[in-house]
Amino acid sequence: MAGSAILTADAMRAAEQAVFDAGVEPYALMERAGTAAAELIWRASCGRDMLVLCGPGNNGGDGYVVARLLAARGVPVRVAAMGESRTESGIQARSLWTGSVEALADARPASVLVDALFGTGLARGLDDDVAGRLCALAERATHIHAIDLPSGVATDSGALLSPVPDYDLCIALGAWKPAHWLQPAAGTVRQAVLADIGIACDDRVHALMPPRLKAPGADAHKYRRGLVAVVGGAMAGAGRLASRAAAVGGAGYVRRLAMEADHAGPDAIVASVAATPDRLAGALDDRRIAALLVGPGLGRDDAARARMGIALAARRPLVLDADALMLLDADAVPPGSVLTPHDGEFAALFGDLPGSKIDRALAAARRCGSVVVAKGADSVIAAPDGRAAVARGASHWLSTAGTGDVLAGLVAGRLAVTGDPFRAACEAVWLHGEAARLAGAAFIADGLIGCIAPAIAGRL
Ligand SMILES: NC(=O)C1=CN([C@@H]2O[C@H](COP(=O)(O)OP(=O)(O)OC[C@H]3O[C@@H](n4cnc5c(N)ncnc54)[C@H](O)[C@@H]3O)[C@@H](O)[C@H]2O)[C@@H](O)CC1
Ligand SMILES: Nc1ncnc2c1ncn2[C@@H]1O[C@H](COP(=O)(O)OP(=O)(O)O)[C@@H](O)[C@H]1O
Ligand SMILES: [K+]
Repeated sequence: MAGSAILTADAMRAAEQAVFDAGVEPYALMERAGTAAAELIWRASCGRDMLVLCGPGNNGGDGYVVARLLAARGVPVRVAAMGESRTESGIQARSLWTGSVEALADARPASVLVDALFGTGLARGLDDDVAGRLCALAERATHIHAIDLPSGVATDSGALLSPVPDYDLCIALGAWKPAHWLQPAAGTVRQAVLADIGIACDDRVHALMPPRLKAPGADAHKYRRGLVAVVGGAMAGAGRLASRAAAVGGAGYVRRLAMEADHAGPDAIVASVAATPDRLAGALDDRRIAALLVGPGLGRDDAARARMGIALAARRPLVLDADALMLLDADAVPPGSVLTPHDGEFAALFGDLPGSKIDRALAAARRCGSVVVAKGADSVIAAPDGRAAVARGASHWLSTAGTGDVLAGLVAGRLAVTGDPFRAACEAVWLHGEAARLAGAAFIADGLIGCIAPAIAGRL
């Protein structure tokens, strides 16, 4: 996972301190950061006239380095500052900038705007006049770049603390921060790029990377590839979507245990009626079941509760979604399961937890000893051992009914194949996002399933 670590502001400061302790001068690190950022901005802005906004801290220091290096390449650069530099490295960077420094309030617009006002040191929202000036200058620019972070976003939670313009490029320095991945901050940036400045990072929390998948081997047969059972309920369509996703997602065999007979395909999925508790318990008494999905279309009445109880008692590897998450108590989740809540289901199950979405997902995973996939426009996959992967950039066309059932089926399919809940959830979330990308615009959940196979093919 090299290069994909996501660090909070405190963790970033500790990682930087380790570099200083190893003998690197603080200003040398700022030069590295500024050099990396200048190179990326140079490539993106083709020598157009540029205004660099510099804040009072080290983010502003990076801005002075960028301005100096790009001016040396012949770019017409101006600098506007928000007061004096207050850090040693920032003061040094400013002293090496030989051009003039305008006051932010008087700064004239330019084609390229570089925001080096605040980074990980932002303590509160920008004052109204500063935020207003930033947004007004951004409106007049054709290219808007953020050094490390858009000024005004909370590094650790991704909240917007003051009005934030839309950026074309954000250059993350040294490591990703949660705000690069979590909404709403992630939504203010069209492209985020990581600049390596030689910082070693703990990557227990990391960006979700494309998985490496394997085609079935010569010794594969349907049960060895994995048997998925899907407990159907009152709304049969949800179970059908999940079953199809599990099948194309890699399971060798999918069995759908429906409440009543229906002959909706595909024929490759074995549908049987298991409406009574005895029939369901009997169908689930099969050690070959490598993943058991409960929740999509289950219902929330007594019958649904009874079916869920039978599924839990089967002691097979569980994927719990939708209604199952509304019926269950967090303390009753069998450890080792995978849970796929959206925000509402998450709140119903775990209450109002503090911290960022990453913190909340990790706390929930720890509490129930299971992998938790906290879904949304950003999705966090958290494991009870403290690992978490964060996905961003999924198509917003996914906000349509049934795509969660598809994800739950995919998780079950990958769990049957891999036997590893965290890995299965990561693979499923990535494939789901990739299938949505391939599906393009205006798809519905049925069409999304058709794009899972090409998404898999791209990772073999
Ligand atoms: N530590 C280092 O040597 C390095 C840091 N780097 C850069 O340094 C940044 C972090 O630097 P800092 O910790 O100095 O933090 P910032 O530059 O983000 O800002 C901190 C300063 O702004 C003040 N401040 C915070 N919120 C404010 C607000 N809303 N209005 C007015 N003032 C406010 C703080 O009191 C502090 O003086 C990173 O984002 C990155 O850009 C890079 O240069 C790499 C090396
Ligand atoms: N705006 C969005 N951008 C990207 N992905 C989204 C967005 N809204 C929802 N999703 C994804 O779509 C799926 C919706 O799941 P869910 O809310 O359970 O829907 P349903 O219950 O109708 O199947 C989740 O995987 C979620 O991460
Ligand atoms: K910034």
